[in-house]
Amino acid sequence: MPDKNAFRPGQIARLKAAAAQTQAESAALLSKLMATPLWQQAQTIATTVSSPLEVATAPLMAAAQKAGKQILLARVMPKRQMAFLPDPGPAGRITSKFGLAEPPYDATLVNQNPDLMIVPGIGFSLKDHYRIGFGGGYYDRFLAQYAGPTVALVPSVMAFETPQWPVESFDIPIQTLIQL
Ligand SMILES: Nc1nc2c(c(=O)[nH]1)N(C=O)[C@@H](CNc1ccc(C(=O)N[C@@H](CCC(=O)O)C(=O)O)cc1)CN2
Ligand SMILES: Nc1ncnc2c1ncn2[C@@H]1O[C@H](COP(=O)(O)OP(=O)(O)OP(=O)(O)O)[C@@H](O)[C@H]1O
Repeated sequence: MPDKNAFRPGQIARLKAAAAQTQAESAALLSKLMATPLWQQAQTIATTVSSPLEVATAPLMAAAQKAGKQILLARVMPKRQMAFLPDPGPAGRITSKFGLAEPPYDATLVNQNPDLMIVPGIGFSLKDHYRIGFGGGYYDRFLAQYAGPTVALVPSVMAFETPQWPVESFDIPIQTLIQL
């Protein structure tokens, strides 16, 4: 099996070293996203609650709310599945065993078909739009059965000309990469 695990530790160290810069770049990435028809035409937008190493998603959620759009947040489910549920707001989220803030599960509220899916990652290839994430395979599985538009916000530390990790048969390219 190709070894993405060989790439992750060094890249996570780079993300830590660049964390302040990634946070500083978040506003410009959000502005560029908001200028796209993808954003403007989406009524429901799926994202995650970001960690300090990732592009900040709180401003994105605030902008969506202000524009009358609904934010759906990922919740990790058994068998490496994800469910997307409406954001209950900071006070309504619960922290998973992985330390991620997530909406509580409610089968009646699940929406697996948002108008726009914002996909997190730790590295993106500008040439072919492949991504690598933290390694759970959650998005690879989810995107295999999601037909809607996908976008990733790519801070400079996550941008690579070509994949510096092995691309595998199940990896699904992201349709739109937003860069500075
Ligand atoms: N902010 C944010 N939320 C997100 C993601 C993300 O990349 N960023 N995800 C993107 O996919 C999903 C969660 N991804 C995860 C990826 C890896 C592990 C993980 O490796 N957990 C264990 C090991 C688990 C195991 O191997 O059994 C660990 O931390 O040790 C957990 C969650 C959904 N939410
Ligand atoms: N569609 C799929 N069906 C079954 N298993 C899959 C699928 N996609 C990925 N996997 C498995 O998931 C594991 C993790 O995949 P990978 O290393 O690409 O994660 P990642 O994309 O970095 O993580 P994430 O998507 O959670 O951010 C791999 O061992 C892979 O075999």
